[in-house]
Amino acid sequence: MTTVELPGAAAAPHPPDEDLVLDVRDLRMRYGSVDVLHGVDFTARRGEVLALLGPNGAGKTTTIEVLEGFRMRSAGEVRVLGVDPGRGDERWRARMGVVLQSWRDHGKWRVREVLAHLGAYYAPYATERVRRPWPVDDLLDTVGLAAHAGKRVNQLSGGQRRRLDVAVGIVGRPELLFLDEPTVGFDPAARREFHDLVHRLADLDDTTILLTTHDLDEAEKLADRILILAGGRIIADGSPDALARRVAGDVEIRWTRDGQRFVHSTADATAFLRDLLREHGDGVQELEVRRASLEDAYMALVYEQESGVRGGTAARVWQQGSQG
Ligand SMILES: Nc1ncnc2c1ncn2[C@@H]1O[C@H](COP(=O)(O)OP(=O)(O)OP(=O)(O)O)[C@@H](O)[C@H]1O
Repeated sequence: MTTVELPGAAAAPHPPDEDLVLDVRDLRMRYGSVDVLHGVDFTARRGEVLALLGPNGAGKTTTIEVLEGFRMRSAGEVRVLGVDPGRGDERWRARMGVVLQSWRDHGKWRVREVLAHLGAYYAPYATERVRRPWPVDDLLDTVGLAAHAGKRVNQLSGGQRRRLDVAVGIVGRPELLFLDEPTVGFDPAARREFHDLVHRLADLDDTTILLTTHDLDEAEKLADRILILAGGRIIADGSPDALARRVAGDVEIRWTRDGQRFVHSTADATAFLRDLLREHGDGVQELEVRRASLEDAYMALVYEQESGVRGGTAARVWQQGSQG
């Protein structure tokens, strides 16, 4: 059967895209007479982890506050879980979780009480697909606070306090989670546990996560996509790998053979290594493969934006950096 388009027939409206969790177009923000955001564009889909990076004062917190509905934008189209955040109701808000840089309430409450109390708020918003809230004992285990459940909040260490912040952010089993510098004050073990938790939320619960961090190593470990905000716009949007490739396409390979050192640059490391190992096998020692890191890419792209110099400067900055 062939489909015939009738002249004048109205096109069927597109069904809302359930997987499009964040849709930000030409977002602008002005404080007094100062423009902070000049037209920010990006999207995020269900289950994606995005890291929003940028220099101090670039507007990361402002962007997140607009998306959370805590701050009204000056202009632009924004949809968060299909809703304009300026008009979001309680049901919409219950589908989001927020971990702010810091909050100081509830100092005299006990950890378990805080989570039970805040969790109860989400119970009316449970759906068939999402059971709300997260049972307190499970949640305490998940964030590593089971041993501190009976402590008052003001008796927690800085890192334990941050774990509680994270627990408060996810107690409602959010579909979308905002994390503003989530791991400040974490020790290395707590940081790793937190990274596991983020992966678990994204992979098993399909939670979409937007986080800000100044820790590029963390961004690289956690994010499917990196957004770099500088000069009031998103100047880069892609996987950590893709961004690194953007500033330096070639990979540097080093090895030794019979005590002699070799260095080779290539765009196709896999093919080169296959040939090298086929030819010299066990003779190849001390093999190292180095690509520009996310940090190299970040420094180069932000430098390019701030200096206004374009066209390959980013790659040169990386090459200079990598010679050290
Ligand atoms: N309420 C406000 N009134 C006026 N200016 C503001 C206000 N909030 C933020 N700003 C300014 O807007 C700019 C962006 O601030 P924002 O906090 O969004 O940046 P950020 O990228 O989160 O920075 P950081 O990495 O330092 O946390 C800064 O220049 C800041 O001084």
